[in-house]
Amino acid sequence: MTALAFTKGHGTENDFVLLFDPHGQVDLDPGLVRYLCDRRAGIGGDGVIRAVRAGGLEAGAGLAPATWFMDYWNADGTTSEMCGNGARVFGAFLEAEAGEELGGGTEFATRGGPRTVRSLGGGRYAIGMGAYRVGDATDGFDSEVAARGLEPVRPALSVDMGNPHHVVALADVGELAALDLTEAPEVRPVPPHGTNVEFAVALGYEERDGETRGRVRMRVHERGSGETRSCGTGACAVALAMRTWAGVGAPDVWDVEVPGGEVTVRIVGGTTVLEGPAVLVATGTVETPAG
Ligand SMILES: N[C@@H](CCC[C@H](N)C(=O)O)C(=O)O
Repeated sequence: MTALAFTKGHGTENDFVLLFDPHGQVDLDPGLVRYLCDRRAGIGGDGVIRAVRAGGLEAGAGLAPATWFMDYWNADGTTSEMCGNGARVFGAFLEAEAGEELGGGTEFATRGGPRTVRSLGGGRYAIGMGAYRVGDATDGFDSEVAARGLEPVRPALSVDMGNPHHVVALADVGELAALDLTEAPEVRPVPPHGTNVEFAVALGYEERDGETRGRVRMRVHERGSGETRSCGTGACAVALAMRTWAGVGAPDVWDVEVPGGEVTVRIVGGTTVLEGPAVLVATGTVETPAG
């Protein structure tokens, strides 16, 4: 048994076990991730985030050694290119553990490429989410999704946020509530690397702070974690799909309601910015099984 220091945190209730490992000394593997994320036998979380400096990574060549890398793992022990809510919690974790000053916006590395984190004060963070790509579809759809509790099969739009997403528009909040996401939705064509599936209901537009904002409510089934209470990359994918479907004149700012709270997505040219809270809940040590 080895004692491992951890922090537990969440962003709109998308929750993570965080490990501070600047020199790359923690031997993180799928088995250890599954153990840490186990809600009965471990700590519990939708994923694990390890904060490691590029200098402590074999794959860190090409990055300045002091650059922070967000090593993100899903609860099932797979890795992902990017996690938006995780990035905000990662920012709060870097402030707490490394004394990082994030007021000016700090670049960090992910498997999906460089991203930025900026503290907005009051426990809120803005993430520069990098480039996106909305599926090539003249009628707004490029795929189909089948899910339990939803009849018939629905058209969907793929959005690449560094990690893969498929967004489905539902008619009303009743349809959203009736969904059973205990099983993964089926997506056609089958995405080669799996996907995260968002179901979204448009709730209208409002004027606030001199800008037009869209409002939308979503639920998500995440690749590697199942249904979660929020997904930051998913919220960006939903905002982009909504704007695509709404056409000319649609807002660039979307308030996205998720089961665990609310985040805001700003579409800025070919990139998005995700704003929302991050909370560090607890710290401790966990005995990890040998091997
Ligand atoms: N919850 C995250 C996304 C985490 C990764 C995802 N499950 C995947 O496999 O791509 C977010 O907030 O973006």
